[in-house]
Amino acid sequence: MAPTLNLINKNLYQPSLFINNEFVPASGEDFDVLDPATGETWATVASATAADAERAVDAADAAFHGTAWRQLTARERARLLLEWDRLIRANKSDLAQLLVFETGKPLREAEGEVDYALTFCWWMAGEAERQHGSIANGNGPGPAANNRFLVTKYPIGVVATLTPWNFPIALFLRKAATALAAGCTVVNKPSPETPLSANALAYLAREAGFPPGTINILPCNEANTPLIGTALCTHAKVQKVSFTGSTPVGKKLAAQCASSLKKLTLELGGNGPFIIFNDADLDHAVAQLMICKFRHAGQTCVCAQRVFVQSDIYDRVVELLTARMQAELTPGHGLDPATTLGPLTTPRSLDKAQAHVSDAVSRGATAITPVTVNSSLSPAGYFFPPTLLLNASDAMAVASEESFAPIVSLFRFDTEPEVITRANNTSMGLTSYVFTSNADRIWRVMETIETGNVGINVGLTTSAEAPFGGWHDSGYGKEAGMGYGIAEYLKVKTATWSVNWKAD
Ligand SMILES: O=CCCC(=O)O
Repeated sequence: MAPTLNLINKNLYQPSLFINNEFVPASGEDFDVLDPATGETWATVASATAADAERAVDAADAAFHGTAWRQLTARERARLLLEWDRLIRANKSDLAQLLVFETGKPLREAEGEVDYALTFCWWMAGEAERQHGSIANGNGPGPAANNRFLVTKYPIGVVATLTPWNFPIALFLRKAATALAAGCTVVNKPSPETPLSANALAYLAREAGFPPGTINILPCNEANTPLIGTALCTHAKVQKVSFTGSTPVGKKLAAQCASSLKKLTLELGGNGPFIIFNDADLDHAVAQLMICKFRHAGQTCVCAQRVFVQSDIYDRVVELLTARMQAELTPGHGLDPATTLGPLTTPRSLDKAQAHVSDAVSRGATAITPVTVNSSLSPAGYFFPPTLLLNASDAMAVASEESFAPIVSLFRFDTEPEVITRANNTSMGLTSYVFTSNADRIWRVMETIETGNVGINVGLTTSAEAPFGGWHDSGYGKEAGMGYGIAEYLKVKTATWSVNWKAD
């Protein structure tokens, strides 16, 4: 029998819109949310329309200009974030359960996502108080020497956050906690696959004491998604958009934001090279590859996509990887404690994964599946068998597009200059990984690889304390880190003051 949702705190299940601190009906039709492990409906949610987006922006704008929010000091905003953090922590098992039903990921990973998400609340509470401006002397000749420059920072205003289905809690908090720390207000549009976890967080935000209008959530179905995206990206009252998702959608949103010159942060796709040199600790490299590749069944933007292995260790890496996959991967429903690999979140991901394997095999790769998917699992679930593609080559689709699936594509290389050229032969530039014990090589690779993030002998790099963001077609702007993430939500004013030095 398919598992059913069983929350301890029933208030966390809120299948409507959240505007002005109220759960309110939507103007659009209801839509079903499916459990990716069974394909069955587990929730029905009201869909927002563009008219609802208007209401949410009005609420966020009124809150931004209203005294209840504006008169709070940075320390008071930090206290609210810490209270939100406390409540999320107290409701962690329920939130993790919602994530399992929304995304399909195993419960342990879902709990890990909530823990990861909380680091953003905590970190941004600290960041809130440390956004100081500066005072500088004029050094120029003549009157400029009399000048003093006062640089002050202000929250940018209403922020629209458009969040993806792969980490619905972590990436919502990475954006919202930062915006709120800066003093902005938020309108969030979650993905159609994952509307409930955002509403659960909004419920807890109200409990934490955030004033009405500071956080607003617009769950919506697939059909209304582009309409709401457009409504938010073209709205005169929205000052900033932060989006995590695909590069094609990111480019469309950037074009929509252009007419009103909105500030934009884009965390887009990747095509992560994962390079294993022959002097690396191979057991460690393969253990890290397992984490990097099979976290959420390969559905992360920071996933290893092209695994480059030096030719003389290729067979050994395949052997180690096969053994680990057999020992560590158990596909199943996320609520089953034995499960370590969930299904894909959407049926279209399943089609893409199959197309990638077929394309690679037709171009000479060998596909092996060391772990089979238990036939007792629901055939309607979106399970894809973890697959190794041996002898992958640069002409295959897996060399140029993210698979977003548990497919490990193993490419051979011979020399360092060759692998760097091949790793950089992509329009993407999100995250790369290098495994070697040679310190000089670490510097050379770190400085020449064209990605915004580099993992050095580690397969998981994202964290609240480090700035994260891509280069090239992987987007622009940074999230998290000291000063970097919050700067995206602040506007800077420079006052120039000419001091008259002649005393009376
Ligand atoms: O999928 C993109 C983000 C994943 C992460 O923050 O680790």
